[in-house]
Amino acid sequence: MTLPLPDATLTEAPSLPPDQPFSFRNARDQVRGQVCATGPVRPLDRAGADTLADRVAPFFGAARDADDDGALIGGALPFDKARPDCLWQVAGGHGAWPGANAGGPARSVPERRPTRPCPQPPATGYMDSVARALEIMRAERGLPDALTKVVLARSLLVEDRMAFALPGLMARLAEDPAVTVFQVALPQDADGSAPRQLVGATPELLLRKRGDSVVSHPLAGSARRLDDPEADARNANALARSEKDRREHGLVVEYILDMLAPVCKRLGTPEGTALTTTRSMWHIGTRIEGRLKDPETPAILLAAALHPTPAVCGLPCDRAARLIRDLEPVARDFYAGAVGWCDRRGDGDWYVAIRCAELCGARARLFAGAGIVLGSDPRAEASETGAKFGAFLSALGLPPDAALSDPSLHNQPNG
Ligand SMILES: C=C(O[C@@H]1C=C(C(=O)O)C=C[C@H]1O)C(=O)O
Repeated sequence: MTLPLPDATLTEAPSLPPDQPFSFRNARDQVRGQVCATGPVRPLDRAGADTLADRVAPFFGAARDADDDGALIGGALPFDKARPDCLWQVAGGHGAWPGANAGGPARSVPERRPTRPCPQPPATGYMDSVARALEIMRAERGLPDALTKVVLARSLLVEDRMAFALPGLMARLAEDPAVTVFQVALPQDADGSAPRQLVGATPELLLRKRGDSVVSHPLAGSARRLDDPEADARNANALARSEKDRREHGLVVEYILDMLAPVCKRLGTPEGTALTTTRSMWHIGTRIEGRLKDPETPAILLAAALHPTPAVCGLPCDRAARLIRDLEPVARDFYAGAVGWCDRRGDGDWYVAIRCAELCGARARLFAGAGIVLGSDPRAEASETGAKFGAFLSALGLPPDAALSDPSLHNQPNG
């Protein structure tokens, strides 16, 4: 059973707005690839996605009066859309990049190394959950409303002696040009503990909107990158040919196309499906492009409608979400939610909040998940999640394979 999250009213921040409510950096986007909130900052009332349109309406209403003044709304939507989001209204997006003042040429090597990460659940517990999900899928095969995919995650707790330094961490995450590095200030716990931040380096675009153009680039189906170029290429080829991974990917693309179809006058996948890569992972990806019927629809509402896609939840969505709640021992909170920003015209970028951690002082809780479909192997899925921790672990100064050294991942394949 998932540990319940504290009541939202108890965690509501009584404190001042943070200096740096959110920032995003994507090295490949030359136009709006760096958006760093700049003040004054106002928190939006926190509530679930069902009231989001009403809560953001005054922000967009002011657009007509202010004639596009550069103000932004940005932050994080939680994995569970019924739970309160964390959004900030700010004056603009041209603030300072938090990673810029990390200093020093050797950014890849942090000054100190934290302790070994503690897996929650351990790899064996994760494999048991995958096996349980597969049992359900096998029992329901062919039935209406059968569970066809569920994305199961596990977490690593990393503790240090002193609070993690955000600038160095973000600078190291940004060394991979294939990802979007982000930081969102989360509401502070009522007990006055250190401020919480969601920090990560996501490879996955949930939704980009510019005028009437929308783009989504779902990823699903993954393999670990390897140092040896031949072995790395073999891994990539095996992924590209894997029927299980292509099926797992197809479910996500179909879902997003179905969700966008009613709001688009044109929609398609002009580039088809292809392998994409970060420094640590191969993924199967499909770029989806559309033209909106109503170009005024704000990116934040489109992103909230799309989320959670089967890249992070499963199918059918509500059944998968329930199973995630039952099988994952640590509540996701903002992991596998959506992070992004939106301007007064409704343009904006929203990303899937993966390859990330919640930082609170000297504690970092990392999350990684993998899509489970019929044909998945519990040990392989545990290894895949282990590999997905790699980029964040090295940015913390830990070996990237620290979550792969669990002995249970190296036994004979289990059935
Ligand atoms: C859930 C995560 O990643 C998602 C799951 C993937 C998969 O199952 O292959 C691939 C990319 C992401 O959509 C994660 O990194 O935590």
